[in-house]
Amino acid sequence: MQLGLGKDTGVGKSSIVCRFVQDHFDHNISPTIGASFMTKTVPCGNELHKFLIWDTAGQERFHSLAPMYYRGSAAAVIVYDITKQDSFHTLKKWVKELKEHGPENIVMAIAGNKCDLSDIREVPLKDAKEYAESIGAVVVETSAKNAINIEELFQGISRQIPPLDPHENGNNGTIKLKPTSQAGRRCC
Ligand SMILES: Nc1nc2c(ncn2[C@@H]2O[C@H](COP(=O)(O)OP(=O)(O)OP(=O)(O)O)[C@@H](O)[C@H]2O)c(=O)[nH]1
Repeated sequence: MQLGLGKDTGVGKSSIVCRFVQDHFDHNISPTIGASFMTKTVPCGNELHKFLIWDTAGQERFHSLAPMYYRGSAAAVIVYDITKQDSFHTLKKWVKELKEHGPENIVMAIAGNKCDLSDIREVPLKDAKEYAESIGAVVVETSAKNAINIEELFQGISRQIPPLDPHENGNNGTIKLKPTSQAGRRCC
């Protein structure tokens, strides 16, 4: 399934992808320019799910590029930093944009990242849960640094996306691979 990761600078989007795909954390990671793309295939029950992930740049100057990535996506992970209230406000703006301009049935997942820094938290988990519930989104607090809830975030998304009709010739780039190597098309 194709995913878009958005959307405030420095909240840890690239670090979440890096932890998920490579199980690695880089303290000196550079800000994303434009967007970067990574894939990961994970077992899910008796199937393999392939994630096609666009990690979009959070800097305001790249804002106008975002629709190119979320338009074809089955799901969007919108990330905020639990230590920065402003990032939670920005997240709400992105949810609004996705609702107005994103694919009709896009699955939205909210990640409150940097939960290893909960002693300087500005955003209570309760607020994030209430907001997520109000928009029908999955929410989880993550730490890319300490590898907390990263797998759970992507598994949660995977569970929300309905299987594609194997006869459907979708164009969203997502493939659900069977272990038998029969490929069925799926989402995105
Ligand atoms: N403590 C802590 N720091 C983190 C965590 N995730 C990312 N960081 C740090 O936060 C900074 C920004 O991380 P990035 O992954 O580049 O953030 P981004 O949202 O992709 O930023 P842009 O590319 O500018 O949009 C880096 O210094 C990371 O090392 C985390 O879970 N905990």
